[in-house]
Amino acid sequence: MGDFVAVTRNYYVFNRDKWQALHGHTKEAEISDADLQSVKAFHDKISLTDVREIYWPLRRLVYLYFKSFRQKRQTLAHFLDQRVGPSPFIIGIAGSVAVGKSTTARLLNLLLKRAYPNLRIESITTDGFLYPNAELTRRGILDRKGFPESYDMPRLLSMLNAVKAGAADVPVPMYDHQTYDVLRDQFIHLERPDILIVEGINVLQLPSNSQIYVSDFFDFSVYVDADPALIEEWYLDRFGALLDTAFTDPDDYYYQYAIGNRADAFAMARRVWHDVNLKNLQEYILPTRSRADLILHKTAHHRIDRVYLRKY
Ligand SMILES: Nc1ncnc2c1ncn2[C@@H]1O[C@H](COP(=O)(O)OP(=O)(O)O)[C@@H](O)[C@H]1O
Ligand SMILES: CC(C)(COP(=O)(O)O)[C@@H](O)C(=O)NCCC(=O)O
Repeated sequence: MGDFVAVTRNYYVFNRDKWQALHGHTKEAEISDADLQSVKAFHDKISLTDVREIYWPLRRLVYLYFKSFRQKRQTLAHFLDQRVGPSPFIIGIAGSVAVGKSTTARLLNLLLKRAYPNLRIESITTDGFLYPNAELTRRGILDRKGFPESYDMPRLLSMLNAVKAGAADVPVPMYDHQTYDVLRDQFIHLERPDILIVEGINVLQLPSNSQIYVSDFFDFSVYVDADPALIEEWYLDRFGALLDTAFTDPDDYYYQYAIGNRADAFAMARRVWHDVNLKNLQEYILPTRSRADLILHKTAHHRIDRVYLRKY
């Protein structure tokens, strides 16, 4: 916690009460009970209180920043005295494996879509840019999955470049947790989004051999933060859920664990957490926290208890 206190000098710090007061004045008109029900159905464990108290102000902040981003593009066009092409507002979401990045990304995506149906809002994850398991094995780094060297960073950067430049159809590779590998033939096709959410453990990292960083493409970034002991619990919960869905499918990566001894499977997952994901968090992910525009700090049961907003 020590270094975090120092970092807060660059951030406004909010408890829930202070943060939720920043929702603006239009929330009743924008979100109905039916919308909230659909958020709940979409992920049955998300607390609706969090949606109201944390995500409404967040959505408003993102929208205000998005508007000023658009204004800046117009200013550029005015200065150049010529049209400038469309370019998306890109939001990065960083944090540990299993801290809840995808859930945060999906919720923000849904709330933005509900509030601004005329905007094209899309989401991707960087795990599609992991090298396939065969390649990780060839390089002898299968047990380093998630570490900086396990990602094809040049490919990720060139994809972001194309999207930011307004390219018409940008294919983005996908990762599948159930097979534990990159999908060979499936891609998300980005069609000139107005807002793009990019989620991944590595989005705020600065690889030493690169002149350009992933974060150079971001107009706003979020770090999802929590005590590593809690994240381990969430990792193990998710592992349990993956086991529960693996029983019927021998192609599932978790099948062998699902049909074997459950206690042994959990002992293996605990080892992977400790030797791989916790190590990655401490060495490569946590050091990027102080680069985020916004930090969502979670406590038990995924409850967000504090929000940090960058001052400058
Ligand atoms: N706000 C939330 N409320 C309840 N459960 C959550 C929430 N966010 C994440 N989870 C659960 O925590 C686990 C990890 O979340 P996930 O979004 O998959 O993490 P990440 O994308 O960071 O790896 C999952 O089992 C997910 O269901
Ligand atoms: C693919 C990942 C690097 C990405 O993590 P995510 O943020 O999607 O949970 C991670 O889920 C992973 O597989 N880590 C390697 C060690 C493990 O099996 O958990």
